[in-house]
This record gives sequence, structure tokens and C-alpha cells, in this order.
Amino acid sequence: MTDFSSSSNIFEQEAVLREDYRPDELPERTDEMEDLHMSLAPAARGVGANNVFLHGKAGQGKTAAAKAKLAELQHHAENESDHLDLTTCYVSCESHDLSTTYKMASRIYVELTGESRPTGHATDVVMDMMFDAMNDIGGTVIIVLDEIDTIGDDDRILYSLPRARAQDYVEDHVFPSIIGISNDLQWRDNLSPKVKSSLYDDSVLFSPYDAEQLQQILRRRAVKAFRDTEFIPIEEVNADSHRDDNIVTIDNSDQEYLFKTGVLDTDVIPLIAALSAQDTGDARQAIKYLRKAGELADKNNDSTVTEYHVRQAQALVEREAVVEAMREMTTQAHLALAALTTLELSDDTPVRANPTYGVYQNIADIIGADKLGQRRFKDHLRELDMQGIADGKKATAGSIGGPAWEYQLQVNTEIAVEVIEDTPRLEELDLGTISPNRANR
Ligand SMILES: Nc1ncnc2c1ncn2[C@@H]1O[C@H](COP(=O)(O)OP(=O)(O)OP(=O)(O)O)[C@@H](O)[C@H]1O
Repeated sequence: MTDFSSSSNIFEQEAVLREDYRPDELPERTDEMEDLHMSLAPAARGVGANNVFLHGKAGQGKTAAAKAKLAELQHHAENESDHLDLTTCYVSCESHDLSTTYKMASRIYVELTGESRPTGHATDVVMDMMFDAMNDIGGTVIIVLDEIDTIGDDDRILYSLPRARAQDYVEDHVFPSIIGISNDLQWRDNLSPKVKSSLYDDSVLFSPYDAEQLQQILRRRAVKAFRDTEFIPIEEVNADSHRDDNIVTIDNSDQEYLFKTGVLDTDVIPLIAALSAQDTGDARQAIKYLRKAGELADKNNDSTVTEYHVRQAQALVEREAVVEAMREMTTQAHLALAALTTLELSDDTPVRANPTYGVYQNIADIIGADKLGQRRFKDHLRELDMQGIADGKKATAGSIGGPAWEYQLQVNTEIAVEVIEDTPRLEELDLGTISPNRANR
């Protein structure tokens, strides 16, 4: 049995690599923060913020940027402004399962008032309670709706809230607005024009981080998280005493630093950044690889984190992601994953939804499962994309009937196969023998 230990050879402050850590700055998102600033600036002038929609793939700093910018605005309201009376509220729609207008309105009511969740009322009544709460508070009320796409089709609140003033749902002294955040790009495309036009005064796209940006993000975390790791401004370093590949930048300035570390091999951060950039440039994933690699080194009592630990960490994290997602998935979602994995094995990815649907039908026949219609099948592919299991991209323009989406696995194929084979309903399936072509069955 391994004993617990309160100290670590590797970590100085491990919490910096955890999900709940809030970075002080996001220099890689300066442009996006500037756009967000412009959307919120009218609030500082006393006329309410614009509604703004932040979108982009998972782990691109959308939530971190929204929280940081609102903290700045709050600071301005409290210290620099005589007339900005600001209330902000952050709502995570997914963790609270806010899949209807009723649930979303009651959650916002709870956040604004601190009262308990209203139950047993009609949706209209709860909406009125939410707007009454805003009337009581007054001033500028900015509501962040993270994972706003959780709402699904019952999205009435998404056009009522942004138009609350125009529709006289709130009194003249109240300026409500929404910051909507979503990583479901297809949901945004499919919004009804009515919702789209009220929700979108402005929108800000967070494009995937590249490897260099991920390296900067990782280095800034690493100097806090790891022992014996620091930045030394280049002017203070003796030119002969270091390797050139340890001379780095850490933000948008041209200032160079020596990245001096006694516990991370030189390859570790470049490798993690390259692995994550190859996927979807997800900073959350990159930070997780770094943490896991450190934990593995710590567990083995190794004095440095090496490429070996990173490779192990990557396999662990990917496996965890698939296992966790599969645990929560329905059989139909398992089948969608099995279909995509089959096409990955036959080298047919990236692939559109239609051929994937053909393979899905083959697999459903083999295991004797019901078959969904194409539309609902596509929802499952979309879901895999949002969970980071698959990567969905809009195919290059020019297709008839609007742009199509193409999918490929984002996790390692062997891991997906392994997890599918461990899933009771699918264990009989031999993915290598399934025809990737419905017509050739
Ligand atoms: N530029 C950055 N600098 C430092 N840390 C960052 C940066 N961008 C993202 N992160 C970190 O990466 C993690 C994911 O960021 P965040 O939650 O803001 O992403 P997101 O785009 O909102 O993702 P999702 O849509 O999955 O919620 C967080 O731990 C955040 O602190």
C-alpha cells in the first residue's frame, strides 16, 4: 500500500492547475476581451450593456474572459463611477440542467434574490418573478448564461430577456442584458431568426489556440504550480548559461525570459502544447495534461516530469473523457460513437453525418437496437463534438443545401475501441469488420 504524503517533489502549488483556478490575465485573448469591452462599455455610460454572444470550441477561455471583464466592470462601478449601479450574475446552464425557459428563469430569480427556487408556478409567473426581481434591484443587470445551448427548443426566455426593456417587462430604471456563452456552433447556426436577432447585438468568436499560445498559457501556470520553476528576465541572465530553447515569451510583449525549471524536462511544455493544438487547441485539456503528468511523476517518486509522463497522462485523460462520456450516454449515443470509430478505423474521416448514419444503421442492425431518424442521429454527433470526443468542423463551402459538418474522432482511436468493447451492449461488436458503406452491406 502506498502511503499518503503531505509534500511533493514536483508541485509547489498544485491548485493552480485545477479547473477552479482563475488566471490573473489572458493575454492571448486581448482582442476578444477588447470586443467584449466594447459590448459592455455602454453600461459604463449608463445605457445598459449590449447583449453579446461568446462562441468557440471548448477550453478557449470564453468563461474566463467573461468573468475577468465583468470583474473589471464591477471594479469600475465600485471605484470609478458615480452612476453605474451594476449587478452581475453568472449561471452555468449545464450544471443546473436549465433545459427549459421555466428552469432558466427560476435559476436567474434564485441568483438575483437569494430566495429559494420557485416551484409550482406557470412559466409566465416565474418569468414575471424574475423581471420583478430586476425591478427591485434596478440599474444595470448583466446575466452570464454559460452553456446557453442547454436550453434546447424551449427558448422563449432567450428573446424575452434581451428585449425586456423594449417589451416593458422591466421598468425604465432597469437595464438588463445577457452574455451568452456556447461551444455548440451548430446550435448558434440553427437558432430561430427571432431569437438570433434579439440575442445578438454583438458576437465574439474565440478561435482555437495555436501551439505557441498554449505554450505561453502552460508556462505561466507552470511557474506557479511547480517547484524550482521561474521566469528570469533575459537582461538578468548570463548569455552562456542557458539553452536557447529555454528562452521564451509569456505574453504579447516582446519581453523574453529564461524559463528555468528543475522539475520539467525541456520537451514537456512544447509537447503538451503540440498535442493539444493538434486537437482543438483546448487550454483546459493542455492544463490537465500538465497536471496529470506532474501527478504521475510525483506518484513514481521521479524528480522530473518527462515526455514519458506526458504520453501516459494523455492516454489517461483521453480514456477518462471517453469513459465518463460513455457512462452518461444512451445506447443510441454509444452507437453514434461506434459508427464514427468504425469510419476512423477505415481511414474515412473526416466524414459527413450522412455516411456516418449509414454505418450507424449497420451497427444498430447487428446489435438489434432501434434506429433513430437522421435528424436525431445528427444531434448525437453534435453531442460527441461538444463532449470533446469528436471534432466537428464545417466543411468548406459550396455544398448544395448549406454548409455540411464533417466529423472525426478527437480522442485516440484505440481508446475509443477499447471503451466501446467494454460497454455491455456493444461487447459483441467487432468494429473492424463493420462495413463503412451502408450500400455494400
Ligand atoms: N488565455 C488563457 N490564459 C490562461 N488560462 C486560460 C486561458 N484560456 C483558457 N484558460 C484556462 O483554460 C480553462 C478553460 O477555460 P474556459 O473555461 O474559460 O474555456 P471556455 O471557452 O469557456 O470552455 P467551455 O466552453 O468548455 O466552458 C480554464 O481553466 C481557464 O482558466
